[in-house]
Amino acid sequence: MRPKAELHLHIEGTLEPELVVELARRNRIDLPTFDVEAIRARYSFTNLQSFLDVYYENMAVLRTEEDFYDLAAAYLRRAAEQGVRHAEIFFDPQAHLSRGVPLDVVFGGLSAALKDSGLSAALILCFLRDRGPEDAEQVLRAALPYRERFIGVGLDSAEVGYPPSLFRRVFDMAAAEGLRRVAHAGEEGGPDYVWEALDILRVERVDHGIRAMEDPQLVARLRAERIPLTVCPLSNVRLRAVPSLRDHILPAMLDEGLVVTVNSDDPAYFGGYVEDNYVAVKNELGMTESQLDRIAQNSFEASFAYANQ
Ligand SMILES: Nc1ncnc2[nH]cnc12
Ligand SMILES: [Zn+2]
Repeated sequence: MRPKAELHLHIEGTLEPELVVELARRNRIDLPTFDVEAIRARYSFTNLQSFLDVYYENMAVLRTEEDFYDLAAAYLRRAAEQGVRHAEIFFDPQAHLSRGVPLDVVFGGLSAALKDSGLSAALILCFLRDRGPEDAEQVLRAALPYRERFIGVGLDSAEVGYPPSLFRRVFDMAAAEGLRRVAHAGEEGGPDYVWEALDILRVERVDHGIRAMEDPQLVARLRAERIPLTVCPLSNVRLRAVPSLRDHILPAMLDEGLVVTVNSDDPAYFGGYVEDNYVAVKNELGMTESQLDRIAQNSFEASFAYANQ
């Protein structure tokens, strides 16, 4: 199995149904069902929002530092089995703060799991774009006392209707703190969202970015500046951003000379961890070993914090 870095992974998206049930029991939280297969049976999505509804609902079981620790430790174990040598991990603090879970609990559990794993890994704090820019600024200010525990900021959640330009000020604040910058763009939103992420948020990587391929000038810019794109093939199929894996534009992105990487996004929901994504694009898209080697090499080059140990 090829060594690789994973650069687009939401830790809350690694919450497997088995862990949902375990944490609900531990925290005495009532669930509509405690049947793991019944929970998994709900994971059939029609678009990004239909997934986000379930994703936020399941997070109700994450309450204590131990819960966040167990979540991240389970991901890091599986990632190591999938050939991951370095992971840059998104987390969504607003989704926890709004349920009354303090930042200290979230950072405490996640950072301890990363440290204890012995793997090369770092955290990226994501703003939920559908909560708006003021909320994002408030959470960044609240997170600054933990500045040493995260390497950058990102932008995720419902894309269409929440363009990157809304978040100019908070990304400027992040840049002034020396934080790295990424944003989801061009997943459901069009190429204009990717332009704004580059020009206004000054992002250093684009998460997804598949719709950038609709705009040749944008493709030329991404190629010229070697801006990496963190593509998530199984996610795109499950959220119906593409009709099927056989229709995925990944090989064309690579042929265009873009710095593409392959990642899992929310593996507990989309039917595969990162190596499963590599295997799926090999089987369904006929990608060659040398193309996959290129993608794996890109993943290390595109990382912010990989320390070749
Ligand atoms: N694929 C995705 N797009 C936007 N927000 C997300 N949050 C978790 N996964 C996401
Ligand atoms: Zn994502």
